Amino acid sequence: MSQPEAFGRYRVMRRLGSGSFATVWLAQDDLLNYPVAIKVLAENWAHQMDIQHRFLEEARILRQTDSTWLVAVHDVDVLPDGRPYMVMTYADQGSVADLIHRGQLPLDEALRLLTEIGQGITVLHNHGTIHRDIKPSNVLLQSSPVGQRVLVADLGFAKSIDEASGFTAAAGTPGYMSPEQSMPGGDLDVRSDVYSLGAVAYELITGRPPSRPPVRIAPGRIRPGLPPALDELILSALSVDRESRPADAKTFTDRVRAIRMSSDLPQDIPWWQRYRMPWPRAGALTAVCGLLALGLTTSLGVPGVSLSTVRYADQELRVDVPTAWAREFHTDQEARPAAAEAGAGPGLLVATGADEWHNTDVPSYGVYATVVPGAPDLRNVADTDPCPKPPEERMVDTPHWEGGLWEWPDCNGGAFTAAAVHPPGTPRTVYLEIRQPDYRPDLVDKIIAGVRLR
Ligand SMILES: Nc1ncnc2c1ncn2[C@@H]1O[C@H](COP(=O)(O)OP(=O)(O)OP(=O)(O)O)[C@@H](O)[C@H]1O
Repeated sequence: MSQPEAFGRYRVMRRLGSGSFATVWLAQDDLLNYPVAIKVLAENWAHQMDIQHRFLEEARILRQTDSTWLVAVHDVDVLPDGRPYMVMTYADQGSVADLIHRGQLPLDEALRLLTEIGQGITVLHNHGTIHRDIKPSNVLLQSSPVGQRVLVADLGFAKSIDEASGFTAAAGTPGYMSPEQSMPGGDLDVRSDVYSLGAVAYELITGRPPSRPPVRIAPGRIRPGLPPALDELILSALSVDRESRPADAKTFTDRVRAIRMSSDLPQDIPWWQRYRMPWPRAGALTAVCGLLALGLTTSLGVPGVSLSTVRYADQELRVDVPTAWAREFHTDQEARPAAAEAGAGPGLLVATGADEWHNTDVPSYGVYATVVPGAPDLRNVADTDPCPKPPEERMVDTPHWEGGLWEWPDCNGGAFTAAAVHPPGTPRTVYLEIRQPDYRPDLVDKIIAGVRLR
């Protein structure tokens, strides 16, 4: 296909690739000065109503879900010759398939990617949609201020959960699709996507997709030294009997996250040796040197993000903070009213802007931590509505920390987390607030794992 000059106001730069139904182009939005990816339905399909309907349905689902973990659709239109096109976020770092082909991924990175893919599929399941074609080439990567972000793409086979429980034509990609998907008329539910998540997990960890079902070779036999819980989780997701799989993407993802946070995860090549992070921004390191000179502790590298350890002697508290956020700090920052009422003293704030901390309408990224007596429930410590929309709740249950956290993945253009965690059996709680430019639950988990109370 020859390269067109433009689609509407979008100037075409080059072809990104073609799939069975469409071609995707990199284009420039000259008005907003931003690159976009434009997917155009192929000419031979453009006049088939069912294919056109599916194409628009994909665009609608992506528009309605509007999630950090899914490719976003900004617009749709029709070319003069009748071919519809959708304008999407440009994923500038290729796909997870490309990444796997480059060589074995460090385990921590494989699990980080898996968690983010699981988050994307969870958003779809919550929306009432089954993806039906999860595979590494349909998971794209985009650079973000905190590293690399996963964008689940290609919902060309997606189906609403209600429709999928009736008659469904066979669809998916062999090697990744569940046994029930290969049976025409098979009655599907979200557990088909759980099977595909298991297949993607298998490939992320071993470098190769699983055999056809039933899968009998555990990933640990190909890559020795994996935590047994990871082998069990992946094999259970790949069960032929869907009753034996995790119930949905969220259950699967929560288990991956718990395994990633457990202290016995073998450490292999740190991923920061393979990928350069776009930070630190100018000024951040100077600020950290300032902190060190004031008696706070050393900085260290942690896979994925450069973290600095900051100690608050008054509260015998140590927190790891992304170095790029360590521009300003306070050791006397007032807790929010709910935490203060629960007995929190002044806390430690390390952030890009201390004055803006309590106003989530104004960007400021960093970590706030303070100690609260006893082991109060999160409800008694955190404010219920620092951000619009209700929070997503998740439990923390690791050898070092127990408790819960509330997350607002989309809080006025950033993400906000409030957590109340305490060491098992210890009546002292750490109340934390984390504000990020992009929602990265793996970073939240790292920060919590790095907290120490003396
Ligand atoms: N938003 C995007 N940003 C960057 N590249 C993209 C984007 N969307 C798709 N691509 C790339 O364009 C190519 C075609 O994508 P498309 O989704 O049409 O098909 P596919 O997934 O390769 O194949 P099929 O639809 O047959 O499974 C792929 O190489 C894909 O990685």
